[in-house]
Amino acid sequence: MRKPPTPATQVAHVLTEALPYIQRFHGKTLVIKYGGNAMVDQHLKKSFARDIVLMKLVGFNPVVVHGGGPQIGQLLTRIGKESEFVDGMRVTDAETMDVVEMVLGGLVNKEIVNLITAQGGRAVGLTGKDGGLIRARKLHITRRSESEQEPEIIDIGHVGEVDCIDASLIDVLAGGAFIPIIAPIGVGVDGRSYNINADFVAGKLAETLHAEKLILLTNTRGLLDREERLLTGLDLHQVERLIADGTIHGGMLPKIRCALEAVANGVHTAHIIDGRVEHAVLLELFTDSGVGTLIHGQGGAHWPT
Ligand SMILES: Nc1ncnc2c1ncn2[C@@H]1O[C@H](COP(=O)(O)OP(=O)(O)O)[C@@H](O)[C@H]1O
Ligand SMILES: CC(=O)N[C@@H](CCC(=O)OP(=O)(O)O)C(=O)O
Repeated sequence: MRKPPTPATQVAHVLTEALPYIQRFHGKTLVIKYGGNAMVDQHLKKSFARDIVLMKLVGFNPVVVHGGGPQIGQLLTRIGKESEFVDGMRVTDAETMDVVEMVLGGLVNKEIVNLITAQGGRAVGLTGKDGGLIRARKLHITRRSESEQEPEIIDIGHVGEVDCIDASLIDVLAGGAFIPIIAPIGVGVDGRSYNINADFVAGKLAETLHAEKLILLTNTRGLLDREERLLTGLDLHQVERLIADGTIHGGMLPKIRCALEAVANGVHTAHIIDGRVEHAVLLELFTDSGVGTLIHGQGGAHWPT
């Protein structure tokens, strides 16, 4: 007769249940965007760091891109400056750009490196300036009102979009035992620093690295409708309607946009998940249903320009 399972046998069951997922993602690149709003408390930060270290140890190739919007906002408040956003992008004058570099390239980046190192991982912190990783160009936001013929161009300062990515440094690091931790700051051909929304950097990096998954960790359960129900598996046209009627707004705009672009350009799936849930990344990777909002390839659909 079979003996009842001991706690040790139960642990062994959990481990073997993870086996198919470990096989599926072994050697695959997974780009994880760690949003500033998901960096809630020390306990959750530690659980995130443990997930990343575990992924690396079982043979996945995690690459972390982090945000830090709320942390930038806090420092700006301390120096008496208000944060202003247009379409989810921070209006960035020269002084704000200095703060962005200090907070993202310094405080937040090194905190994540430290957290992962404390869990036994070998994290290396970079900004897009290191190794010529992210070439940026100035982002122009256009608005077309019904009465005007020509679209209005809104200047939001030192805000960039990704022009191109040279991932050779990432390949060198990830090919070794290192975990790259990337702050979303790019450099223009003019040598100037550009503040880039971290979702866009994560999306473009996932495309360049031919990542299996792009996982965006944020502070909601995923993409929600007006009744706060979780939406998943939407196509481009459904998303466009949700933007037009204002259901998708603010910080969710760059997230959904980069997820759609990434899957249209070869990333297998993109996921918007709740970083406030302990071990959210592992739950996404090691369960069939996953968590949060899934966005998958739609036969080459492109975001309208
Ligand atoms: N339809 C939507 N579903 C979920 N969140 C939304 C939606 N529209 C706007 N949001 C906002 O987007 C925010 C997430 O974006 P953001 O604040 O930039 O987070 P992060 O720091 O993780 O990038 C949510 O907290 C929510 O306020
Ligand atoms: C242009 C722009 O908006 N840049 C962002 C960069 C940080 C970021 O994206 O942080 P989250 O992922 O935490 O929102 C900002 O200045 O807030």
